[in-house]
Amino acid sequence: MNRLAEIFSEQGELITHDGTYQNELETIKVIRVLPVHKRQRFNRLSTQLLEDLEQPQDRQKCAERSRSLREEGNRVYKTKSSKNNADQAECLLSACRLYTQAVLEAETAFDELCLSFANRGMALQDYGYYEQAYDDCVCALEFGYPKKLQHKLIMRQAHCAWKLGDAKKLGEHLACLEQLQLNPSYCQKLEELQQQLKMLQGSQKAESTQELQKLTGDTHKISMDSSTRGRYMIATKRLSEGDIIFTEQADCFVPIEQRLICQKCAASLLCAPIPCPQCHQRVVYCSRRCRDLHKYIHSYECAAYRKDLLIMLGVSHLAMRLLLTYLPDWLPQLRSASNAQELWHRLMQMAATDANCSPAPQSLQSMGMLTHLDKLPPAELAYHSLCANLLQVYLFKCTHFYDQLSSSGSTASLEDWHLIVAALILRSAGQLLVNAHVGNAISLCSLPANEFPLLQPALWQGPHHLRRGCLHKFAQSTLQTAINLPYLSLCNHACAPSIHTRFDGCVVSNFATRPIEAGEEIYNCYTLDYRNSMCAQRRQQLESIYKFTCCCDKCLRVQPDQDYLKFHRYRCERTQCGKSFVPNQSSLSWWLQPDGNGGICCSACQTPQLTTWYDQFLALLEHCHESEARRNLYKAFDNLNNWLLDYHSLKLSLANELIVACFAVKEDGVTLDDLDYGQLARIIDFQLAGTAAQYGINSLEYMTKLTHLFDLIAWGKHKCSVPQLKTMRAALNNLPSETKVIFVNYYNDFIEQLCKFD
Ligand SMILES: C[S@@+](CC[C@H](N)C(=O)[O-])C[C@H]1O[C@@H](n2cnc3c(N)ncnc32)[C@H](O)[C@@H]1O
Repeated sequence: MNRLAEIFSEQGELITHDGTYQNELETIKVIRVLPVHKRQRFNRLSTQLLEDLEQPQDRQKCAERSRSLREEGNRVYKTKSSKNNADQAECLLSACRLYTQAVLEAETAFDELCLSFANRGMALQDYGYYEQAYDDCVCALEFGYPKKLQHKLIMRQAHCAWKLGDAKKLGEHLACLEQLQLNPSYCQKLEELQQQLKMLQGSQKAESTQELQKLTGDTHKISMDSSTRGRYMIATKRLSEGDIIFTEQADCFVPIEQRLICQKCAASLLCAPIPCPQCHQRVVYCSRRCRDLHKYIHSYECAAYRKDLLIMLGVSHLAMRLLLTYLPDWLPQLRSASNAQELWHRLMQMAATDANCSPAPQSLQSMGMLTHLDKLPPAELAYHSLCANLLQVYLFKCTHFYDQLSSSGSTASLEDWHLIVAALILRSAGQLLVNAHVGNAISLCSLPANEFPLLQPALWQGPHHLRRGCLHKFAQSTLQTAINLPYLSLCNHACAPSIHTRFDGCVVSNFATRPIEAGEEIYNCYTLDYRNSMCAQRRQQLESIYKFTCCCDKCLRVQPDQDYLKFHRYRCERTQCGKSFVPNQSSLSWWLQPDGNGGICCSACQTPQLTTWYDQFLALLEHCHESEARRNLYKAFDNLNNWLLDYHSLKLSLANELIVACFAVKEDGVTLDDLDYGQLARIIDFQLAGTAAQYGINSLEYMTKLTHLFDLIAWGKHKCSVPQLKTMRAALNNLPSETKVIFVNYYNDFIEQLCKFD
């Protein structure tokens, strides 16, 4: 990162902006029309940086690391025959995990890569992940699996095809095997599968055609205001709380902080990640299908991943992805433009037509998104321009992206295209600064970045079926994607939003958070909402990033912070006072500050608060493994009620620490008794009610807190009534599909039958 900052600083000194902003093309021109000596220096700096960032692969080392992991996997795999069913599942998953590491480490050592895929396919098949096992066989063949052993893989593919009920594929693989000389045991397997094929063919049903979800219904329309509010969304009929308003599937997203999620569909729970072997384990896919669908985009990003360039460039990475995705579609319409000016003019015309055609393709919706680049401070504008320029140089020097521009029949010169490519990246970056969204998902707590949740042997008893008591491991929601959703971006901001957005990978559904009348505006919230932030804090963010002053109902109230401060009320420790108070704003979260108790004072009598109750609580937490300390801890938790009012954020945070600590000591082998479980259930209930007040019961935050209660129920240590149970089951429908499967399986495996007899 320092290297990038150095280069940008030196490049920044070479260019002089006159301070006026016209558009992205003119801004980029300033860089590209420097006097010759400056221009040469400027370009050398970009080229040098791209060369310096190259990280060569040591194929031999990759092969050694991969082989050793695969051999370890083989050792583990072989022990399965001596195990009972449960241990066998654990052993298979351990092997899958090791083979996965071997697949990742192999990189371009293809001899090793194909063997690791083949072995992982075998373990995945035994475990019951047939789709992934099938894909692994194809990958092994693709990367050069030895010809004389290929019949093994074809047999495995046939087996998986049978398990997946795919008669067509099964038939093809069997036809291929019938041509080969097989040993008796393989001949027998072949006969068995031939029988299965006959049965499968007999029972084939007509394939159901999947209905595509409607992007927009008749719930709303887009209106336009000539003021700074611009376009906005209004309801066209009365909507009830929970009604779906619209769904949108993003064409473009990028993983945040280079998370290893599927680059095509944003699936985050992978059991058989398929990496790109070229870019140092930076990019993975959940399936071959996703890998193939993303091949075109990745062909232009691969070298940048290999150099670790993209992680340095923040929003410009997503901006480049928009360019890579959309520019090829626009080329036919740009053919007649003979210079940069004409190209830009044509592109801006296309962006403007979007407003009149509904619904426009996502490419044009994206082109038409609002930007505030004209209002950016000069240093920020210069930074984004340099990022755009660097990516343009990268695309030209390190990829074949420009081939399609020259072969498109365009009469514009190469220099014109340099300008346009950089200007489009700058434009998208500017748009994304005010329009990009961040997608979240439930994730496994404290898992290293290169590990995969579905491959943790201690957690699973079968594919997508957790072991009893393991759901709380998913008590975490994480930001996963920076995602472009141009339709959702048409919603203006209010601090109490009327929509709730649910991310399911790159499919995003928006629901009414409360009843919305016909004709009422539908609002999103760009910041933390009014319950989770101070008005001044939001205002500052909205003014600096989004360039407007919020005048929503919540901000215009006499006491705009009343809902947030509800989570920060104390009772004064001085007996003579005993009043409830909210401390000074700067010390609202004093316990998170590095100097610890920087001191809060009662705002009524100015008495400094000793907060010994807090220190006592933390001291007891340290001894949570001792039964006596836990009893005192529950009392100390109740004692907090004297000083922390309502759903105080500190009390909610301490509730969480207590719950997490008790679950951790149980995992370490400490026996909790009925009193422990009773107290824990009570504290979890408090936490759930507080989380519902802060974030709502449809939030992922709420779902993650529910995991602890589900585990108590699954252990038979807590019972709840049938209506409560029904509510919890219904809440699972709010989950993204990949976690919903896991939570619903858990509910069916461990909870439903326990509570039937209530
Ligand atoms: C994500 S866009 C929303 C759609 C935008 N109105 C448009 O025409 O494309 C965000 C921008 O809309 C404007 N905006 C959003 N909410 C607003 C509000 N409550 N009051 C005034 N302007 C708002 C601001 O210019 C903000 O930067």
